[in-house]
Amino acid sequence: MAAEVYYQAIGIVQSHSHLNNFNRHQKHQSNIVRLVARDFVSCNGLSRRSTNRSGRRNCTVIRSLASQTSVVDPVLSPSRSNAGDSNKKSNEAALILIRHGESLWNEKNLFTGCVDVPLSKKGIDEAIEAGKRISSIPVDVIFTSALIRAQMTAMLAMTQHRRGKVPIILHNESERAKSWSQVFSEDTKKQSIPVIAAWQLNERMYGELQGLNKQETADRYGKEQVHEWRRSYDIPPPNGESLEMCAQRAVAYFRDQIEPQLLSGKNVMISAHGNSLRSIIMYLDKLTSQEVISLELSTGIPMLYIIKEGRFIRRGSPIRPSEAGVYAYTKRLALYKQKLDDMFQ
Ligand SMILES: O=C(O)[C@@H](CO)OP(=O)(O)O
Repeated sequence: MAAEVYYQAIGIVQSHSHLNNFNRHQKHQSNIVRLVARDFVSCNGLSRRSTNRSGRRNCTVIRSLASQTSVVDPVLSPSRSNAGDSNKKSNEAALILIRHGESLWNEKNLFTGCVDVPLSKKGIDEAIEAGKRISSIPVDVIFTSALIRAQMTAMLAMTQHRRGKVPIILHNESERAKSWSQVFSEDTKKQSIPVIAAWQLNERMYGELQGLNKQETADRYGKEQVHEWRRSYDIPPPNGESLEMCAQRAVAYFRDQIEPQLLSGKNVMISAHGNSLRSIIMYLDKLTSQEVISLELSTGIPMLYIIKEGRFIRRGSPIRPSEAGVYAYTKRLALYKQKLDDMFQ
């Protein structure tokens, strides 16, 4: 089975044995069973507004000035972060990986790499659809590449999230940017999701192929040569990055900045690119340099991992927001969805 198909197919697997185990060991057994049963017959609204409380303005300003933060920056202070719905002591977390929706250059079949091209109309629709699929999965912090197609995808997807928190891009590139983007309400911060943009998650740099048509390049240099440039692990395109080189920065960033968030119980979404995500998946799934050759990621398809006791467990791609199996993976996922269902019934 092609890797792409395999990665999507495993998301559909409804794990009854998993659910049974889960039910045996949880206190909220009857609630969970009810939740699952209800999920089979209902598909609740996908986007709801959250309530936003105001008040206590004076105290808030003083606390914010003292804390000197913009939105909560979990990278700087993961253990003190209060931005999300996470229980700080948890050793479980969810990780959503999403390759950006189709870009205007994907549509034209051009090598894109680090050229900063926006989404096509189809890509916008894909991002919204992806958002629906993950609309009941908790997200405490979002990492995107520095490229607009990944950022558009993350933002469009989050418009569909049932929790209704507002994703806010952190600007820490200069003291002024940091200071000018401060938020002076603790309540507002709690209703926000920090979005961290990192160049290390960018698409691999495609060198002198950037802007060339993929088909014409194959006609000119031969199919095998172009396939080697596009999918081999360690052969770079002319003056560009191989997957191995891309992995050196993307996986290092994941290990240094993202993994600590997950291990502290934060639920993370990463919106990035075909090759930066292939390198991260290679790391998570311990794929060999041979196995990664056949790993293809579709645009706009979210993939779910669960982090449990320091281990990454691939859970495929949620198909619908109400897909019961997804919420049986961990107690936290089930309770989170139940809370949303209760809030919006
Ligand atoms: O053009 C690119 O930047 C990438 C991803 O779209 O192409 P490829 O599929 O060759 O890795």
